[in-house]
Amino acid sequence: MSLLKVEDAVVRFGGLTAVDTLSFAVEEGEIVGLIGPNGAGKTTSFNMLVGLARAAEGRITLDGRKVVGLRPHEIARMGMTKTFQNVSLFMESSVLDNVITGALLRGNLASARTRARQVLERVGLGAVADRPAAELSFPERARVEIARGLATGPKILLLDEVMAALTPAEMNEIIELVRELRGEGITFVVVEHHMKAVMTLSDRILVLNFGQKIAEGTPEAISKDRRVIEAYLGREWAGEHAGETAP
Ligand SMILES: Nc1ncnc2c1ncn2[C@@H]1O[C@H](COP(=O)(O)OP(=O)(O)OP(=O)(O)O)[C@@H](O)[C@H]1O
Repeated sequence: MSLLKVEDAVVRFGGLTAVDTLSFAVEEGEIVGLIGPNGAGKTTSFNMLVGLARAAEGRITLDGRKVVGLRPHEIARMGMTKTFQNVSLFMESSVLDNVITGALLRGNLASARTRARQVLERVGLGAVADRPAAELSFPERARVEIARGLATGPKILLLDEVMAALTPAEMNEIIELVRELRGEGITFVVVEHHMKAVMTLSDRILVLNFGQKIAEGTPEAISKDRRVIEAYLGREWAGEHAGETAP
């Protein structure tokens, strides 16, 4: 049984169909990339999975249990949560307090504080736990976002552009961290505009365009897929990066 299964899901905003009869599955231990042009429906798909946008049609199951209709905290308790696009930390709060907000899902304040410290140690931010989030560098902020997600105790963590403001070297460090966390039993779905990063990190890639899945496959296959090149990557990319999927 797949960890996450989405079947014919539809999300509408008035007359606009942002997610259109979308079906895919994610197996335990996978890192799956979700790519597509601006407005393709990536963030809406994530919001639908975690209960922030309502699927008007279709079925979504996590570990075989129905997700549609549940509230975000109920879905998070089942083990699926997401980070927020463009890193949305409480800047005046401490790094620790930011992560406690995630950990409170699983316990009282005292246990959440202990758990948040453990998670911060795990992502390499133990030394800055008591600093205001505003003082952190962009790569540190990306780690706090991941830590906040981890603090909820996820089986599957959806990363929404956590690498957006990073240099290639900083991205590689985050890629390394995500791979280690996968080794520790967490499954990931990753939205990222930086192609090299998402292709390096992902086992498998789903491509969205106008809310529909237009392709699915290994990074290598996706980078050569004619529909994907036309809808998203562009001919220039295909020419420059022919055969290349890693930095
Ligand atoms: N709350 C909303 N109300 C109305 N329309 C929305 C809402 N959120 C998203 N949309 C629309 O739904 C479509 C999908 O948007 P979404 O943000 O999911 O795309 P995306 O692939 O994440 O884009 P980006 O790469 O720019 O983040 C777009 O046409 C967008 O304008």
